[in-house]
Amino acid sequence: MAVYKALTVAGSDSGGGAGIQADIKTFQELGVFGMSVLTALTAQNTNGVHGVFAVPPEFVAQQMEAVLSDLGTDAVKTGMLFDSSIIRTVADKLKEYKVKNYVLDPVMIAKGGAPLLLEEAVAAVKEYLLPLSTVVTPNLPEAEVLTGMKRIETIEEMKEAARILHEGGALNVVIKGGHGTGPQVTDLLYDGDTFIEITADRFDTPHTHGTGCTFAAAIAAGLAQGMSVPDAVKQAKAFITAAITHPLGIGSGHGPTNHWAYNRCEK
Ligand SMILES: Nc1ncnc2c1ncn2[C@@H]1O[C@H](COP(=O)(O)OP(=O)(O)O)[C@@H](O)[C@H]1O
Ligand SMILES: Cc1ncc(COP(=O)(O)O)c(N)n1
Repeated sequence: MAVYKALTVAGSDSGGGAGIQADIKTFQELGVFGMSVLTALTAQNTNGVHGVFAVPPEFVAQQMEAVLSDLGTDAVKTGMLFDSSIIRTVADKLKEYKVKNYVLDPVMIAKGGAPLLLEEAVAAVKEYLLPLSTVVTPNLPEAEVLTGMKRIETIEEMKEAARILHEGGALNVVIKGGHGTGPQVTDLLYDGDTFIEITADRFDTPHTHGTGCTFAAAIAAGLAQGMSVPDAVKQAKAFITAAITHPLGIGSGHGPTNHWAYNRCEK
């Protein structure tokens, strides 16, 4: 039996709904062996981020070295990277180990409003990570920050943002539509040539903590198993739609999604 592996480089969410914990659960559900490099610890629950403890870049490098020099990986997903020194460290290791199948989730702000990426680090994401990425997965506010566009709401504006990020070096761009309005949520995939709209009904729920992390981890899991980018993105959309539409209802705030729904709940 072939064993496919995926590595997440991200922050820990003590509440278990986002970050490293969401990624590992997603890898496991999609049949991929999950590994993790921690960039920061957060004291976090469904009400928000109560504290952040960044890991020194030297120790981020040591973790990446340990995993990549021994186990290797079929895909890497990055999430919360916090500051520019961690970003440079991660970029150096991705290059050193010639990582293929790199999914960049440019996590900036938690749903409760806490910054998970310092402002000084935005330029480093564009300079060091975007050109290495197989797929970049910004939500609408992140796409605005990365492109400098004032407003991204319509499909035409999403297409323009995707073009800019593709020119910035990403091989494929997925602009996620979760922060939009309307009865449907459309994610737009662009490979530099063709646009594919992937749409689902918008589910009315406050329990969307960790949706972006889960979606990007699911893309990485698909790529690790040798899927094409469009197939991996479509599978990821089905995975996150199932996770959102079968909420667990735990915690008193913005609760986590249901990572076992895709495999174990009625569609
Ligand atoms: N209310 C919702 N109903 C259905 N799908 C959603 C909903 N909110 C987000 N999604 C999906 O979840 C994924 C993450 O989207 P988004 O919320 O935009 O990202 P982020 O978590 O990074 O802010 C996307 O695939 C998006 O289409
Ligand atoms: C450690 C960590 N990483 C990422 C997120 C973003 O979560 P979301 O996927 O809801 O944007 C988070 N809240 N905490």
